[in-house]
Amino acid sequence: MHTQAGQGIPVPVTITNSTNFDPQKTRTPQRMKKVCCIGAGYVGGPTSAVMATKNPDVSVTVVDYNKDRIEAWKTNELPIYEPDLLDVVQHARDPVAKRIPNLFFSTDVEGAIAEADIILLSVNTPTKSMGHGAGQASELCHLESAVRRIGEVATSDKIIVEKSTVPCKAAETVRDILNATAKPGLNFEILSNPEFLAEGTAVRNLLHPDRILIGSLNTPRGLAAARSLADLYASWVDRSRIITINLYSSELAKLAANALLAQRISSVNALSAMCESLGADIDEVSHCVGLDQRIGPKMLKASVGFGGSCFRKDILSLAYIAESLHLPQVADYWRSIVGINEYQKERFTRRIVKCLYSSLSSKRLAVLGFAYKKDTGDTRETSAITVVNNLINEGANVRVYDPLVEEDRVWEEVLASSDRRETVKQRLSVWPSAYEACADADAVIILTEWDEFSNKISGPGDARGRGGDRTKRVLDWSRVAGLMQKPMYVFDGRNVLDAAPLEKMGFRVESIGKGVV
Ligand SMILES: NC(=O)c1ccc[n+]([C@@H]2O[C@H](COP(=O)([O-])OP(=O)(O)OC[C@H]3O[C@@H](n4cnc5c(N)ncnc54)[C@H](O)[C@@H]3O)[C@@H](O)[C@H]2O)c1
Ligand SMILES: O=c1ccn([C@@H]2O[C@H](COP(=O)(O)OP(=O)(O)O[C@H]3O[C@H](CO)[C@@H](O)[C@H](O)[C@H]3O)[C@@H](O)[C@H]2O)c(=O)[nH]1
Repeated sequence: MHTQAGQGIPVPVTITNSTNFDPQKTRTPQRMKKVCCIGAGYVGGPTSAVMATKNPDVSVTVVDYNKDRIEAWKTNELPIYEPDLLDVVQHARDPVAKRIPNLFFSTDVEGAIAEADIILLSVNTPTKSMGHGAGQASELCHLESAVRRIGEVATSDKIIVEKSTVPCKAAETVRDILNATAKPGLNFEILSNPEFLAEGTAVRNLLHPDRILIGSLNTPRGLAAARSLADLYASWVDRSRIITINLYSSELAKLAANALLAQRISSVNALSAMCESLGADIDEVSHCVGLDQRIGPKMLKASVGFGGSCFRKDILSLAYIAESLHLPQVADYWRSIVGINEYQKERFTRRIVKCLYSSLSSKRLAVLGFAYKKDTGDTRETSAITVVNNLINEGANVRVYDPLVEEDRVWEEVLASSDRRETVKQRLSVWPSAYEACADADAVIILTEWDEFSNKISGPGDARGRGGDRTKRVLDWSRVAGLMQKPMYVFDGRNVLDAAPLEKMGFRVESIGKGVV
């Protein structure tokens, strides 16, 4: 088996003779250059849209075997919510004036592969759920299937780009599959070009990236392929931000970046537990620490725990790689970041139980926010799944509201991670507004930092929460006060509230990392 670092013997690099590949050539003048992106998800869709918008002379086709997803990308009801994404998609997909369309969505995976000069692999790489490495290693079956398809279909040279987050040395797996499946005489150059966008800010991150990493083999063909991809990015990214490096450094740098970002959050969350016992304020501590230019202010916000499809899986993947390299102490170090994250969710639940007189039996709890962060409808690995299940297991009736997450999604997530499905069905409900969720509630629990819930932000939307952009509403906390049972507890899992004005209204506000002495 030839998958993860340290697990197999590296396969020798085979570069077959090419008849029509010219390493000096960075553009194809005769015809429009063609890019195919396999995977129309959170990475593939936005990345392709920005690439197409910024390269009107390049044709970009996004393919996926998920027909519903592809059909949605062709409409104005995109399958994912990202601020400003529709504008970018429309710019290249349905252009006006002299521009011709150069962004396409299709289920014809084979056709797009056959035509493409450059293929972006943007398929999902979740944590393995079964077999060797289950619960830790990355599942590469989607990547493998996409690469096999390339090998079977290709009749011309291709540059294959790993945009998916992959374990180190995955490029060797890709090369091995291509060597085994492709027609002789074709040349495939494999590049690592990890994506660093964060959901909710994807368009901004793609338009103004901190850096673009392009990892390649240090061979003439490898470097030429890297130049070819760099030219696409150079249409909108300053060349000084496009870093060409060793293939495996690039793969590892992606996992390392996520591990370091998550490590900051776990460090702050660990400190938040200390603050609660010491009477210190974690927001003040984070602010002071972040003023040190060597540390900086970002990713230091205490919370009920990080979620999202990436941090947990990428840290576990990194730890698994360390383990397979016989570095158990290193693996334990990385895993402890995930350990603190789990602890934070449990700790938050325990605090709720303690404040509500040590029993949640038949209490009504309004949960505001289910997405793993604001400005996305994504619920993958959201802390809300654990907290909601914990509250239900304590006997509470949980009433969820989120401005973007669909009701079905909440049900699927909570049921999928519960071993008491019948109890969930009796005790969970999902509501179309915060006010309905808060009716007769014994406590309000904020699990996502939506601006709507904050009393620090006066948003541009309708203050009563009617109509308009659902992400622009502002909650009227005095109205919430009129709806709730007494005493009125608010558990702020995101520290989005200014407690003083709410306490004047009679709320008891419990924030993460703030003085419980
Ligand atoms: N979501 C993020 O914010 C983010 C950011 C940076 C990197 N990443 C990484 O990018 C990769 C993709 O993440 P995502 O969130 O876009 O995933 P996603 O699940 O939203 O999208 C992946 C898509 O790939 C499709 N797919 C899988 N196998 C396929 C195949 N063989 N042929 C055609 N289509 C196929 C799936 O149907 C799905 O629509 C992952 O490796 C992830 O770790 C994600
Ligand atoms: O100070 C902070 C910052 C974030 N979070 C939480 O951490 C999680 C992840 O947030 P964020 O990193 O903003 O979003 P992601 O979309 O998961 O993006 C991360 O994961 C992506 C996938 O690999 C990478 O591309 C990005 O660079 C990386 O930031 C969310 O639950 C946040 O609420 C905190 O609790 N405190």
